[in-house]
Amino acid sequence: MSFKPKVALSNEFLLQLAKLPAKVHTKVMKWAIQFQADPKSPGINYENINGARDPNLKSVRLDGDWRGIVFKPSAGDVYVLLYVDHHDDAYRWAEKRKLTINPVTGAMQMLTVESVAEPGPQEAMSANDAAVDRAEVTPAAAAPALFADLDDRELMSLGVPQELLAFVRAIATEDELDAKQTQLPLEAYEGLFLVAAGDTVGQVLNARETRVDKAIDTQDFAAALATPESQSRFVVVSDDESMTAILNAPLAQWRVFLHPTQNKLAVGDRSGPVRVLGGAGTGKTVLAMHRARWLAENRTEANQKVFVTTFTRNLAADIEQNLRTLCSSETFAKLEVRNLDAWVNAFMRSRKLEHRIVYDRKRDAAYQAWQAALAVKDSALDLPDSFYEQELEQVVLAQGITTLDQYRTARRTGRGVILSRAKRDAVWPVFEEYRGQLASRKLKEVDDAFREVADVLSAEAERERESARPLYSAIVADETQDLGPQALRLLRALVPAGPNDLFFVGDGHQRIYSRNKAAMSRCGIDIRGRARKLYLNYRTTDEIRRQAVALLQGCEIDDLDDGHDETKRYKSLSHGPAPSVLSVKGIEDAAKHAVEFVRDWNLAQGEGLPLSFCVIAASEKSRDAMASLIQSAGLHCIAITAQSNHADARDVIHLATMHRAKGLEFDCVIVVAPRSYLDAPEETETQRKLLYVALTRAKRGAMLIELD
Ligand SMILES: Nc1ncnc2c1ncn2[C@@H]1O[C@H](COP(=O)(O)OP(=O)(O)OP(=O)(O)O)[C@@H](O)[C@H]1O
Repeated sequence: MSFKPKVALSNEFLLQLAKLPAKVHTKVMKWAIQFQADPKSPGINYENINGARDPNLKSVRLDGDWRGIVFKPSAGDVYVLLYVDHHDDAYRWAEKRKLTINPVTGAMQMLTVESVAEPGPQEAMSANDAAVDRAEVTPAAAAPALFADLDDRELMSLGVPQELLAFVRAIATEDELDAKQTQLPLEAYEGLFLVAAGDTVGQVLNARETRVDKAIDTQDFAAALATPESQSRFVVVSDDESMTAILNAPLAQWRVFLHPTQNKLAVGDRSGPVRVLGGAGTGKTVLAMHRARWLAENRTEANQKVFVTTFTRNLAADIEQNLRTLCSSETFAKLEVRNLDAWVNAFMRSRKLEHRIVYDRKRDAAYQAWQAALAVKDSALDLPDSFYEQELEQVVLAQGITTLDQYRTARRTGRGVILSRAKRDAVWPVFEEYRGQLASRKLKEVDDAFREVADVLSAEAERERESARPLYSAIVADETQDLGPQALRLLRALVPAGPNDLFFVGDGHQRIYSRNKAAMSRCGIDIRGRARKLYLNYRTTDEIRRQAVALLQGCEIDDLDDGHDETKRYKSLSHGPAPSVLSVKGIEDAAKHAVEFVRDWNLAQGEGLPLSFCVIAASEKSRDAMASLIQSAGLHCIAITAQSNHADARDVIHLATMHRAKGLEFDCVIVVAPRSYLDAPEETETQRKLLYVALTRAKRGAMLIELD
């Protein structure tokens, strides 16, 4: 019997491919497709590379002086396309590379030779020997090293390649670790910074759901390719169709190479609701999309769907668009992507519930209803109108309180003013009146709509128990931090409790609709044992990430449940200049600096791919003022509004409000905010979160302008 050889591509090969001139790109793609079909074809001449550290790396001629670098181990039928470049550059690249298998995790890892110590005694050790007296094999351990308490086997279990043990042992500070990040495999860097932040190796491995007790064959590259760590950088391609799809979108790495934690959470069964936290840019949306695809492909019957939801319409539209490219049409047909408000509106229409939903109490009929309600307030209490509005949102609507009795015993944590029973009795008529006024106008507050729809669904489920298959097999929710308690209760009511029922991703640092703070456990959602976190920011440089995180110092950040979240375990994979922070007197000055920033970045970019820019402002008014000033300086501007979709055009300056910029990304952003946004943290939590969201939209460069 003959088996087809295993052919894989590396993420670096695809990044290189994207840089090739168009004509060469097409030829290399054609060649790669043929290569995938038959890597043993006599037409492919594998040449040895003189001076290569790894004898398994070969060069192949692609076109003219373009060369491919292929990993072709002597044992096993494995071929990995690693790199493509001009002859000399490709050879130089290959001379410095080495592919090995981590003897503890079994992952295939690429090393750069500069980081690898000269072959020493430890390279000859077996994994089980690795824990022997370290002082004998790694003299560097004598230094006051950051990881002195870890033995070799522990370091390797975190992902450190055996060849880099001495390199890692020499690290004395977290800054040094960060400086060496690019020379370490992603899982090794992540594992090490988690330990430096205070986690034990056991905690890191548990959170990764990684077992390190299996015997590893360090020559079995076919088996090594199957680990989630290997799959974060190599993809096995088994047919022309998937090869063509990958080659056609070489920069859409998120579709193919998942972080090992994204990978583990995206596939496989979970016994109940899962909650995944992660700072901005850690790949939560990417994970949510891959999870939705897996659920649709594997756990969804023909007449069911996976409901993929989020808070805003624009984000739902972006997710839908991306899922269309990620999934086959058959799988896509099993997905329903919609923001929750739109879903509730459609549900109410389908059930002939004719109320309209109030989104803005300051307008039209809802305004009249609220004013009529305030007219019945007890003036003896001397409470301002703003108190009633906040009490309505944060207590009455959030908790779904519909009677005075419920209100008397309601939790009012964090509300500041203490209300005695007598005062609660005196306050309540305002809320009762408001609901009555809304009802007479056929209106409903959005939280009340969520609550009532949840009640309808629960009653239906009770009646139809066992007889009907639920409409949704599972729910996947993005931006969970912006879903309030009634929204979460509704999602809970939409699918029966059970395996794979609910999958939430979110980030408390990005809650910009503050009325929607919710604790999952108090909404019937039990995530115990299924709470996970993503730590690596794929979007933003570490310099911008640090600046954004610094803005939140002193703010209380929750974990979407009853606990706290933190930013100590959060790093970026790329680096660049630190963002500039300036303070200016007026919007004209702000626009002048913005124009200079754009020109400087464009100048530095030169002939490279044009950069995308976005000016992110606190309000529509300042967005439009910036637009007209920048436009008059000769740069073409386009506002991204609530109605308009985000276009990826690169020859214009985009402008958006902070709320609208949520979920988007650009090469560079210029954030313009009133100085008051940076007043005392305890008074500016929402504003600082808006700044955090805005700054973390940047991939490469950022400027923060404080406006007097
Ligand atoms: N495994 C991956 N490989 C490569 N790129 C990735 C990966 N995961 C995510 N990304 C990229 O990182 C960026 C951020 O991803 P994503 O939007 O999913 O993060 P997020 O955590 O939802 O961010 P935010 O909370 O800021 O909206 C995107 O450009 C995405 O394509």
